[in-house]
Amino acid sequence: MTLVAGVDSSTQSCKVLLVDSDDGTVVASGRAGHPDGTEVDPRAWWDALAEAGDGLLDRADAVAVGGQQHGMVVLDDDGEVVRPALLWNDTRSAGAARDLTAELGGPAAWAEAVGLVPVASFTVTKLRWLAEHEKDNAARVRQVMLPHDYLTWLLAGRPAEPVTDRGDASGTGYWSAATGEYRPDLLELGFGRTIDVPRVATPNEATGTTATGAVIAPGTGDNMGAALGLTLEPGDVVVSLGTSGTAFAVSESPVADATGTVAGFADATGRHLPLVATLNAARVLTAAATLLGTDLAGLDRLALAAESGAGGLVLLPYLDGERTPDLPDATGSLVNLTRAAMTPQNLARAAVEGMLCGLADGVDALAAQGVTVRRVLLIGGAAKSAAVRAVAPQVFGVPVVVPAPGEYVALGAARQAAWALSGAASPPAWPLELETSAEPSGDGGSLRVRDAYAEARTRLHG
Ligand SMILES: Nc1ncnc2c1ncn2[C@@H]1O[C@H](COP(=O)(O)OP(=O)(O)O)[C@@H](O)[C@H]1O
Ligand SMILES: O=C(CO)[C@@H](O)[C@H](O)COP(=O)(O)O
Repeated sequence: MTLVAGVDSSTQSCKVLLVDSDDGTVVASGRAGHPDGTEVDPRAWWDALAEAGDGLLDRADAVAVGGQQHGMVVLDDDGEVVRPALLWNDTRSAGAARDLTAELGGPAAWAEAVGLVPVASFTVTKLRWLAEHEKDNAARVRQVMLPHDYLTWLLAGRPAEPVTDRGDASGTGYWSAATGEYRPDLLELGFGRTIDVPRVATPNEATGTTATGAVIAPGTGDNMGAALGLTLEPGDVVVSLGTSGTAFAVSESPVADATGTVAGFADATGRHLPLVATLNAARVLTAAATLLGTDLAGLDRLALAAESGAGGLVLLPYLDGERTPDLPDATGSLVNLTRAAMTPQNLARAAVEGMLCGLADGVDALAAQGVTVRRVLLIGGAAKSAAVRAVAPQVFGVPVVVPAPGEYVALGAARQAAWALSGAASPPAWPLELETSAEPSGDGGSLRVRDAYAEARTRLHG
């Protein structure tokens, strides 16, 4: 049996899968937590990878790392970390995003140049923030990497030429998925001077070897990793409910959405990955459970005991600010409180419905860019929630499929590792097992919930 390892270094934790490269069967797994917060010392991710991969990585013939997108890892001349990485959900660079958008001539110019319009998540805005606010640190920066690039570089023993891949490069704001090339002019616009960036490897390239001799594949961003792990078909839209909420699909052609709602990312196979991201997903449920003095299972029970529509209550779940819609300084709101509606059951239901309505708006935005939406595949930590599974078909209005429980980002990374090891033209065909499938009820409940959410959002945020 040939074993390959896939890593998901995501916001809250590092997960490692050891997988049979013939059929994708997971033979062993490990997990370790990441520090909380929106700026994190990248060396903590390396420690977490060592802990999660202990006894696994050394058994693999190939390895790849999937990682949270966009995080700014800045290194000095000696390859040492200059300051803690600013993560995708750190909103301090919102002003920089506005400035950069204006400086290039507006949103359409950015969408045309790199397939996305700057918001605080994207790396180029974090570089601008650093250049403006920490001049001493900025002066020491020799190169910038993404979280998965940094871990891949350390696995390879810090080679002179670090690598990244199309998928993660497409979330920087200085690499174009449409042309497949860096835009050094935009990197310089962001940071004020040129710095080194990793080489973009081909999707199935063997880029190096680990200390134990395993082949290292390019790795990718976590959403691209999930797309690879799920073997998507036309009409499939993935909704991932982790720390972030994301909605995405694989497409043959690049997307340039001048509204900035859909980011025109690349995928990990040479195609494209139009994606909408929200800052508030699984943690909305943990926060609601805490507020109600219960745990996630208790929140599920409460939400399932309420009627669809939560008695009119609507939660706009912008607890950590928001990226889609672009409201970095927003806070959450609970609206339409009446004495009759104000029950723990309705509040739990409103949390689930509010989180999902934000993602349903994202699915609509994908459709507006030409993505066919036949079914939604629900993944990420909060896809385990019984209430989420029950409410999702009503909110999305299309069949919702939940794949068998698994770490699909790490599985996609393992699939990429197997692909690089095989040298084949396409990734190995691994079967996808589904756990549940549910149809929308068709009684108009979806429209009522979505309309109430849209009305509250427009009333409060325009
Ligand atoms: N049964 C559940 N119901 C709701 N949320 C859950 C459940 N199990 C896990 N989660 C949440 O999933 C999140 C972790 O999901 P994950 O996809 O691993 O996140 P990330 O990739 O952002 O680190 C945590 O916030 C956790 O509370
Ligand atoms: O910013 C994005 C996508 O553009 C996020 O999806 C990050 O990639 C983090 O993902 P999770 O850790 O929440 O899975």
